[in-house]
Amino acid sequence: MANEVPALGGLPHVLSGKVRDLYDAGDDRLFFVASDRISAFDHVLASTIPDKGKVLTQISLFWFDHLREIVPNHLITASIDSYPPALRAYRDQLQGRSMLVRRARMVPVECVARGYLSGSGWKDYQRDGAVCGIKLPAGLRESDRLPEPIFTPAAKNHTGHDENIGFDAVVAAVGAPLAEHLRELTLRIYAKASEHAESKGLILADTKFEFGFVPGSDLHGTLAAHGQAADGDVLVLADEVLTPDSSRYWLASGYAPGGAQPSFDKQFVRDYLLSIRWNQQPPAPALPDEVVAQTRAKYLQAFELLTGQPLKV
Ligand SMILES: CCOC(=O)Cn1cc(-c2ncnc(N)c2C#N)cn1
Repeated sequence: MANEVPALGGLPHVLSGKVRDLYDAGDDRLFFVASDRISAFDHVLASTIPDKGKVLTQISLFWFDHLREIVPNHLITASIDSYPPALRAYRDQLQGRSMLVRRARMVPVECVARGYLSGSGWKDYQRDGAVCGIKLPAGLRESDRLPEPIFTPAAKNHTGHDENIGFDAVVAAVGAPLAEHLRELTLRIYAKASEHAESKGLILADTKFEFGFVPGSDLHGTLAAHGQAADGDVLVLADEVLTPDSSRYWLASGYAPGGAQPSFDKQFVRDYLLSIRWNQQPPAPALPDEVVAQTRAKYLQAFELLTGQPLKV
């Protein structure tokens, strides 16, 4: 079937997620554009949130830099002047919400770290007293902080919810050495990120990372120490990183375990959708201007809290 999403500046469209569009930039490079689309209850809504794509892109760029001593990443550049010339004609459309990245051989596992019991982790705990085969103490409440952060991988499911899997399934998929490296690296990144978030008054309850391998020579030789594969490829952090779309952020001042916590960024949207008793079937409804404005303000606030800077819009 012909690709419905047009090419961008001659770059063929590769795929689209709920929020981001991915293009082939040639020479083993990919190009991400983050839209202002917002999803809730697994549906992309009819309304967009102005500047949301810029916030998410800039948060990923902030974390790529903040984590650079721990893990290399797939970023080439987010500067339009360094993009392929044909893209520069789209400066206004791309400014602040796009990035050129290295094409990686992606690891087929969603690497999730959880410091708190929420979402599918809470559901699995209620059923099994464990998450991804990791036994947890009895009597934990929803949103309780875990005794220590845990690695709770998921199988990539491009249509619906990712399925939580055990560590043995990761070993089966990628082998024990890489599985252990992914677990250690995921938890190390989570520890550094959650410490930073807490210093800014935010709880990073959980987050999902995606990793991939790029040729070692592509990374200016600066990273031989990190996850070097036998064939010289280097493991890099890819996809979006520690954004409100890939993570659960809660306001520490309002934290109250024993139930679901308000989502830092999407609570206004969720409350509105619950208030109109939407049956969560398409077409997803539009949002009132006030909810759009409040949600935009939350994204700008998230960026400012995490980075200490106001977003340049
Ligand atoms: C558009 C929304 O979906 C995704 O981004 C998921 N995805 C990532 C890749 C990928 N593939 C090769 N190299 C990379 N550097 C990446 C990255 N990031 C493919 N799908």
